[in-house]
Amino acid sequence: MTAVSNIPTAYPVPLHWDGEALDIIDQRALPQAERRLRLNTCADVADAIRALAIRGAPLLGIAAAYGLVLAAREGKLAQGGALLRAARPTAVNLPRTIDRCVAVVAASTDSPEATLLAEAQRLVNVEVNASDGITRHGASLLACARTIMTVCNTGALGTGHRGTALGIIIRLAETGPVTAICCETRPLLQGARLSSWELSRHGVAATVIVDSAAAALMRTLPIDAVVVGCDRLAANGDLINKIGTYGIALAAAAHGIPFIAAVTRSSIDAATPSGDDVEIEQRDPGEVLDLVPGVAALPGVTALNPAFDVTPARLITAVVTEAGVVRHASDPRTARLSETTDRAGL
Ligand SMILES: CSC[C@@H](O)[C@@H](O)C(=O)COP(=O)(O)O
Repeated sequence: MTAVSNIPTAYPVPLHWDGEALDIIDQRALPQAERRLRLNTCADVADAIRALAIRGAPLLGIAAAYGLVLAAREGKLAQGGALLRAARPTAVNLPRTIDRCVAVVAASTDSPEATLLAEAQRLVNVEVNASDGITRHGASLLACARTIMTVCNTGALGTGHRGTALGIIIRLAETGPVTAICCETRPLLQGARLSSWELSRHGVAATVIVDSAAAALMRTLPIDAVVVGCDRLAANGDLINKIGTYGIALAAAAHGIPFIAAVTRSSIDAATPSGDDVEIEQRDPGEVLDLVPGVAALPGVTALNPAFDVTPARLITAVVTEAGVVRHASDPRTARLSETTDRAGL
């Protein structure tokens, strides 16, 4: 990105407009390789989004804005918008950015390409400020927490700046030792691959667990809080996030562990009444079956591969946005947020 502020270089820059094309880190190759791709067309951007080379709700919005710059250059703005919109259905950032870009072009007297480039840059700055605000408010809310569970990847790779949930953990680690329990996040392992990579760049202790160990470890480890990101927050407060989040929220409630949602305002969707009204992306069954050689070839065996789930608002202790923290008034777990423990990591 062009205008990332003076944060430490340990934060990766997942995409950047090089003046002609979109230069990205191919997130599929991490952590083994820091491979970069140059996306020259809007179709390239849509493909990269579909394939999860670019991912994370705020970054999807930014990528879509640059994708539209390329579409405008190709003279195919409407087709480009449709292509990007269809790339992934669940994060509200994608359609929101496309709708806004179309409206901004309609209202501008400049060329569509120049207008969209300025709009993409504005969106980068919005997300930079969102990351700054969320991590500041979140680190203050969780000042007493030392062992924190998280899901998927919600760091710089998903936002372009400090991040949301992972950014809070990294910021908290600036004040004392912190251990991040990273759910591996099947089937594409964003937690095991990407969050552990980001945390190690910052020197923050990361413990990767299989997703199915989350509840069991809440019984046995001193987990102070769970912090997750968001692809869409519905009007009733339901949280739509990476598959597995709902189960972890249920387990956290059963164990009295605070469950915090870190949500950029760009992912809040007041026009959608509840989580039940959100389209959940269903991905290729091969992403599940191909992990075990031979399974896909067995007769009669298939897979379900929903990429996201809905966590009802009642399971969420607090929502952190760049504007501040909203606590669930009747959630007794809010008291635990101000408990000081003497536990330093595991
Ligand atoms: C700050 S990123 C927030 C969410 O987009 C994140 O929690 C998530 O679920 C990402 O899913 P992904 O499928 O990797 O795009």
